Amino acid sequence: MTLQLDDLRVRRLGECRYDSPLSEMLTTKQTSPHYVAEGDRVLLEDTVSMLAGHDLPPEQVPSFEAAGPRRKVYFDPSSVTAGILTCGGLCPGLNNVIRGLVQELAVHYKVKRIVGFRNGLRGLTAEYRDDTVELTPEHVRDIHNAGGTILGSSRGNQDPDEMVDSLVEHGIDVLFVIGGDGGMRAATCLSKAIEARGLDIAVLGVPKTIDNDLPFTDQSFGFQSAFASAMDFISSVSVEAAASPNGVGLVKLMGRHSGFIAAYAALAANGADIVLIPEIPFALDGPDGLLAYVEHHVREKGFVVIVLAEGAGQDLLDEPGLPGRDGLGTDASGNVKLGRIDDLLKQRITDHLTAVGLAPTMRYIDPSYSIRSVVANAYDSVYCLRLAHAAAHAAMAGRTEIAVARWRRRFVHVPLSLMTSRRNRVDPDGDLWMSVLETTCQPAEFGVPRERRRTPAGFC
Ligand SMILES: Nc1ncnc2c1ncn2[C@@H]1O[C@H](COP(=O)(O)OP(=O)(O)OP(=O)(O)O)[C@@H](O)[C@H]1O
Ligand SMILES: O=P(O)(O)OC[C@H]1O[C@](O)(CO)[C@@H](O)[C@@H]1O
Ligand SMILES: [Mg+2]
Repeated sequence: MTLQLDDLRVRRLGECRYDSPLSEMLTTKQTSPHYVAEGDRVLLEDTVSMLAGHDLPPEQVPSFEAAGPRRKVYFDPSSVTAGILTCGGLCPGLNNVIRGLVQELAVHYKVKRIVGFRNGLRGLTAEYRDDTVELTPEHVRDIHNAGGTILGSSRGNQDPDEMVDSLVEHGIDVLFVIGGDGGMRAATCLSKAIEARGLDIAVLGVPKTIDNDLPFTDQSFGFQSAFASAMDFISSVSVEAAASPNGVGLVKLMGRHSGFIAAYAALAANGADIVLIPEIPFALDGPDGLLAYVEHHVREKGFVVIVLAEGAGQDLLDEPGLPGRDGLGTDASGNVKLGRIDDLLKQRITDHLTAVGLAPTMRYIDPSYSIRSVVANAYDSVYCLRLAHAAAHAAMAGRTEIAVARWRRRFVHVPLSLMTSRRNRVDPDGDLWMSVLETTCQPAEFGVPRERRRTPAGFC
């Protein structure tokens, strides 16, 4: 799919007629290497060859609307009621985003009221809509010192019209949905239902996921804190494996469809011998298969350290006699439940090494929930705060059906339709995976039959 400038256009509720409380700060601002002025745009692509490929004048090249404060805003700030909710799996930095939103909206825009809906979209159902939290700067002052989310989160589908009724009942003018791909789809659904009823409510997404699988965002917030935490578990397992006879260290990390956490944590720990991710199929058996490589490694080095993303090798579970991934069903939000590739690997590696006289000492850790419940690190704290600022500005300027994101280090507005149009995945031909191969020295593939080979990745 080739993107055109029109695909990147942002929906607005209407003309901005009110002076922004930040307008004075903006009077002399111009685009610079560190600032994108109102009206200027941020390029989608960043290589000479990609730009040349368009053969278009600069103003027609695909580009995003820059985020940031506007001199004029759409809503009269003093009459605005804002709503905030967090949905999906936990992620470091959720509280930081909530805090940033509340502070920006209350202190600078002096909005009338900020309502927190509890437990994700469930908080917008008729049953739970009155169980809200009044969010004030005092209330959120210290929340960034804790992981999780003070608002709670949930999975599960809700009726869009029922949710719009809740927004109307609370007099919400702008709603911030802090969520992953599902949350962004839900926000889209809500926007459409709001538009169908002719209501003047802005819906803004703040993309969140430790899987880093949302597109058009350099890295999602909390991802860095999560993989930094995962790094410690890889280091622990490496120490254990190295000190054990025929040690096999195995760390299973989250990553349903995208192996970013596994790849980054392995690079950060710089001690993994094998990284297995959903994007790259692998074979267990045969001279080029994973088991032969593990055996070779244990013979040569005495131990082996494997970092495994939970979504890796799911097709191996379809083999006869194994549990199979089909039939495991979905979670409440419709996400397919994964098969236990970690169990299969533990069993097959143990059987194989035992059969060749290298009975292993298995050191296995699954730190999944530990790494996503940590407090945001310093980098993510800043990132969350700046995303929150961008989201507050966008909402007050009447932007709707968009997410705020950092793209090539600039903050931009991304239409929700794009945010949900594809999944961000590790590109097997990209430089991240090349770094993983350079660091681990593992082969590019573990003997994968032709019919299971990966398909080449493409950019948007
Ligand atoms: N297509 C959709 N339409 C409407 N709502 C959706 C859709 N997909 C997901 N949702 C809702 O969005 C909420 C969050 O979705 P989900 O549980 O998949 O987490 P997520 O936002 O993808 O976060 P993460 O991937 O980080 O766990 C859920 O309440 C879910 O029902
Ligand atoms: O157990 P839960 O809360 O459903 O979350 C698990 C999933 O959430 C994520 O962290 C984000 O979608 C996935 O990596 C993981 O599969
Ligand atoms: Mg998701």
